[in-house]
Amino acid sequence: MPYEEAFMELKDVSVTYSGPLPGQLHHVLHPLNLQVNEGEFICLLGPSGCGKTTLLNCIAGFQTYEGTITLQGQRITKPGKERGVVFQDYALFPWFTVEQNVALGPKMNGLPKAKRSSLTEHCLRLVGLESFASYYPNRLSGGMKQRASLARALANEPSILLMDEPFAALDEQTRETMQSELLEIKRKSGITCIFVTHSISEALYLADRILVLLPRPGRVALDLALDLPHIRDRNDDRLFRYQKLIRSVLREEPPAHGESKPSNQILEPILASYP
Ligand SMILES: Nc1ncnc2c1ncn2[C@@H]1O[C@H](COP(=O)(O)OP(=O)(O)OP(=O)(O)O)[C@@H](O)[C@H]1O
Repeated sequence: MPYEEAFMELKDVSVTYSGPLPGQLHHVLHPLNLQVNEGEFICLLGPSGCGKTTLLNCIAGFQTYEGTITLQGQRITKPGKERGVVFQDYALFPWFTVEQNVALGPKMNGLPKAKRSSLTEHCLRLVGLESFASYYPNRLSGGMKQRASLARALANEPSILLMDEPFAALDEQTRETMQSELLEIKRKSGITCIFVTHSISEALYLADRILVLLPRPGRVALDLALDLPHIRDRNDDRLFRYQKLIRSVLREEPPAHGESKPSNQILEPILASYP
């Protein structure tokens, strides 16, 4: 379908809840404007309560919001199969096997059986679970459950993957393995990803672009395009410099060089000022 706008565009998106007192409003998301390019890997990073999940849920269609969000020119008002969602707690159906969990979306979308089977097989192979297709979720490790959950999201052939702290419950080593595998899946499929995390190092390993959110009200304090190769060395010095910059934004310190707000244009001199 041809479309002229950005791949995804958020215009004046805000979320407000009523506070405990009459007339009191709680601005969870301050009006936010954002363009997402096709194939981009964006991490939403920030402290607890800054609105990361709320923003992701708006894009997923789970949350009502003010403003407009469009994906490939289509306005988002409810969940849709073109947006695959991966949750921290896997959300697998325990009474279905891995294969049945993955095949569920294609089945509900009315795909014929043969196409469904080949798609399910392809997605299981992509996440390395082809030998575990007949297992029930209770026989899988946390990492395997998250792989199954990822395969289930991919089986709907989405144009964007929305992930809410998918690896937060995993041990450090499994988490690093999953991060590398996710990048490999991303490389093979070219899919656009929006990934919520609390972890600066996770964001720096995965993202092409990091949006640092701050709370009260939830807002984007830094929109940082990373000038790093796709395959990253976790010990690369440049990661540490980005890390220092992000930490200073999270501490709400005034940025170096007297700039009121860091932007991509002025990041190079700012980064250079971090030893
Ligand atoms: N249904 C609701 N009613 C009122 N306030 C809500 C509701 N849902 C979320 N909030 C508030 O919105 C704010 C943002 O919550 P959100 O879960 O999006 O933050 P988060 O950055 O994802 O946090 P975490 O990292 O802890 O998951 C919080 O202050 C939360 O209390």
